Amino acid sequence: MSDILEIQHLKKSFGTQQVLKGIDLHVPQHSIYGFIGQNGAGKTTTMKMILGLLKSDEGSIYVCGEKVSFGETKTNAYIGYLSDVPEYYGFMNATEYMKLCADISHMETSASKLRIQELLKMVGLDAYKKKKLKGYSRGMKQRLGIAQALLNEPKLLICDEPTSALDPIGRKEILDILLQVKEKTTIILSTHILSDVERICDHIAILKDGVIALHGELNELRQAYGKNTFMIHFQKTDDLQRMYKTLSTIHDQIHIEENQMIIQSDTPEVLEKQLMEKLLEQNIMPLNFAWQQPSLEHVFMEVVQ
Ligand SMILES: Nc1ncnc2c1ncn2[C@@H]1O[C@H](COP(=O)(O)OP(=O)(O)OP(=O)(O)O)[C@@H](O)[C@H]1O
Repeated sequence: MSDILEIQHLKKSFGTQQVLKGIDLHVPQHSIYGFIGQNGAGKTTTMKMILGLLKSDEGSIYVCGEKVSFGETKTNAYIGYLSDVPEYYGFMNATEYMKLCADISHMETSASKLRIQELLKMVGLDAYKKKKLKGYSRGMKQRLGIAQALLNEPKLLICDEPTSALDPIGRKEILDILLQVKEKTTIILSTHILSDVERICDHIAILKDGVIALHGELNELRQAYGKNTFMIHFQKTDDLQRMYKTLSTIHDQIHIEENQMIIQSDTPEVLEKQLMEKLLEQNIMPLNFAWQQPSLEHVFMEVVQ
């Protein structure tokens, strides 16, 4: 089995608002899958249906090859879930909380004790395991959320906007932990923060107007969308200005970002030759001169606009 999660033609309306108009999704094993959409696109609605907490109008969902049924928790045995702002009993410490979760899921005591220790260490909370949870920062609460979600060794870890409430350091910590976890589980990262996706995801799907507007391997999508973009990084602003003066008479798709010039063309071979000629003519040695990998933001804007 290569797909951990398969969604087929999923539809959902709330009253007259059709949020999902028939989405299809295949999440391969051991991928970190970025599920991207603007606020209100329907990401949480999709996650709730994967967890069997919300009834779909049409379509099917399979987790590890088993069909998800609304109101049943059978397939949730394969899933760990992390919400954007996890809530805890503030009077407990991390070890007590993890033990409670292990007891609820009927884990054997000696096995759970070891696993709890391992997980708290993995998320960097070993030194704080006796501290009351009401004293935890948001980042610490999120790290504990990951440890708890991994307790039952899930095949699929669903993270619904896990970094949205965190500062840059907290975000980096969470993303680094998710990267570590990738060896053992498949991860869906539902988010609108493109830089997070760019940092850790290998596959993406963009949800837009109730359908999957784009999906696939991030590197392949970048290449497909970035074929005709060339970037020149200049040593001096003067060099950039001289080149701009020459090129702007023959190209209209030139963007300037600090000392960089980004040029798009429908005829890349011609552009490449022209650029080399002009640089030589002007006697300019650039710092860098290359076909550009477009950012995910670039891909996203092309799809969304
Ligand atoms: N129970 C509900 N009743 C009515 N409308 C709902 C319900 N749940 C969600 N919606 C609507 O469905 C749309 C999608 O909501 P959802 O929470 O799935 O979006 P999202 O992509 O997760 O957004 P965000 O990034 O803001 O969390 C929104 O317009 C929301 O108002």
